[in-house]
Amino acid sequence: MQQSPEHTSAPSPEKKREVVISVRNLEVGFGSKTIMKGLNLDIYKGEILGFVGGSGTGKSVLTRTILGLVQKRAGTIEAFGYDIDKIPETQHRLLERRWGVLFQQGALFSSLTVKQNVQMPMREYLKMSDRLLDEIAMMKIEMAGLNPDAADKFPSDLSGGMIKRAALARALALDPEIVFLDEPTSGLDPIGAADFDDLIATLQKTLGLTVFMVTHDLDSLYSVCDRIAALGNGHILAEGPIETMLASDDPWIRAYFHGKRARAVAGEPMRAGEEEQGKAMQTGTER
Ligand SMILES: Nc1ncnc2c1ncn2[C@@H]1O[C@H](COP(=O)(O)OP(=O)(O)OP(=O)(O)O)[C@@H](O)[C@H]1O
Repeated sequence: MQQSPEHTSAPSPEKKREVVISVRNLEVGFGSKTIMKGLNLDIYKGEILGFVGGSGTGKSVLTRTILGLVQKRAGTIEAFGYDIDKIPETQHRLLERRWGVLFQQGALFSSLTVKQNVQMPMREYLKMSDRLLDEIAMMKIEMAGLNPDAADKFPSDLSGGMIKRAALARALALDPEIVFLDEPTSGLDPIGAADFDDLIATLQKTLGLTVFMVTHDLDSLYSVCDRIAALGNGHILAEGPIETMLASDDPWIRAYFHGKRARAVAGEPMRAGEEEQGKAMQTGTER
């Protein structure tokens, strides 16, 4: 199924904004399974874009495809104006320095301390003295809201919230322009999740960061996201500010934003049968 014209990610002329990542007609699949087809998405400079979709629809796969970790079957991906398929490996390495990633569960190296984890990308991409590596790592650890004494702890000694912050410190290691966060508040209690949202919003404002955040957390979507894009049936069902989501007629989006666990908002209540219809659409597309 192709996207309708209003979901083609083309910014209207009156609000032309700098695009950091541009995805066009993307097709990704594994074996006989197609995960996405004809997917278009732009991520604008300085925004926090929340990315939602039912379990297994392909949110992580899209993130990993943008990062070059999953091969696409068709389509183009531009990062910072460069078609990632048309640049040499050396330039791709330079692009990789311009983004940071927080994977689901943090993906920290268990045998390394927090400080050593944060230093990993710096050691890989930059040449600097151990003293400078230490200073910068401590700065990132602090920026991520951790106490300095967390630096010498191992991941197994950290709480879930601390692991997320340590992973964020590592994502910030190379002073990225954009960070990809895969479910950053999952597993955190509501207070920890709200604190993490505040941290993301502060970093966006103070560093001018662009944030792409895969999330199931409605509170994050309401409180920190400038725009939201919803994935379903292999393409973007709708994108825009929260008001666009609340006004959408798409069954999955209605089930998500107006369903039982949705916030009490001034939106239309669910119509009979819609919740079941939305649930039925939760899984990814199989072609
Ligand atoms: N390497 C792979 N090989 C085969 N199938 C894969 C691979 N990676 C992901 N998939 C499949 O792609 C689909 C999308 O997975 P993905 O992890 O992107 O979903 P998601 O939307 O992030 O889900 P969740 O919200 O549960 O994390 C799933 O059916 C998954 O099994």
